[in-house]
Amino acid sequence: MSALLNARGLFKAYGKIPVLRQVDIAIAPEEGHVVIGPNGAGKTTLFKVLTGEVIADAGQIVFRGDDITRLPAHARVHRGFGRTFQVARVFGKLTVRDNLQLACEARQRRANPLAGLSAAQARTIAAQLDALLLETALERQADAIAGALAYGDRKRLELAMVLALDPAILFLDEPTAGMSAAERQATVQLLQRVRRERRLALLLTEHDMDVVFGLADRISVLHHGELIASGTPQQIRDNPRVREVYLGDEAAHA
Ligand SMILES: Nc1ncnc2c1ncn2[C@@H]1O[C@H](COP(=O)(O)OP(=O)(O)OP(=O)(O)O)[C@@H](O)[C@H]1O
Repeated sequence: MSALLNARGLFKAYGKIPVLRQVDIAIAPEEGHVVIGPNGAGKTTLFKVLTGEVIADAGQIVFRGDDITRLPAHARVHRGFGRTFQVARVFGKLTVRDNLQLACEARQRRANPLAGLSAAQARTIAAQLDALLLETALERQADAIAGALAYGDRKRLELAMVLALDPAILFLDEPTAGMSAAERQATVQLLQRVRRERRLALLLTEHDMDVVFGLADRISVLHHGELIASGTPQQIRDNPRVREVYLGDEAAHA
């Protein structure tokens, strides 16, 4: 199957210090792909380069057959990118419902951002909003102020807002950071269900090995900005170099 997203030879330096060195990564449609590596390996930088927050110094990124290497982040969102952050980005003073209303309106206004909404579009938004509340189990919190939500609920709201834009690929930067074991497990289940039902590709960074092995069809390993391995979870578990620099004995028992 041809790749949904195919990046080749990505290079990025901050000043004179290279942070990504000739990184290749390919994501198939509907694939769950996890990038792992020690702190400072370049995972977040790789995310930023792929999503367009930072433009690579060299290399090429192709999405659905189009070269998007130099497109800014918002243009990549228009083409089907969705992204969540380590610290959830929601409008803290608005209710859950109003946050989702804004996200659903943004999708409806994509073709013409300045046009008013028709009655038919308003009905579509209301239906989408209810479906998103259900999908992310936020119905009971619909009228709560987003800034007062519990941590896991806030992360689910951020996910719902990204899903409102109907992405083809979701980028999740440490989606379970700061969560309890129970919240992590619930997040993995939610992401698996959303991915299956929406036929989404996922690309995530993660430190928790239960989450990594719970969501990955393939894993890529970064070390000092270099991709040292990419393969199935079993191939990564069995890779001596990966065990040496990152997994240690942990994965053997995962
Ligand atoms: N804007 C920046 N300017 C200069 N150096 C940076 C910048 N962003 C990141 N770095 C450096 O680049 C290297 C890679 O950082 P990055 O955040 O991509 O790593 P990471 O693998 O995501 O780490 P972590 O697991 O701790 O989040 C680090 O040495 C970091 O200090």
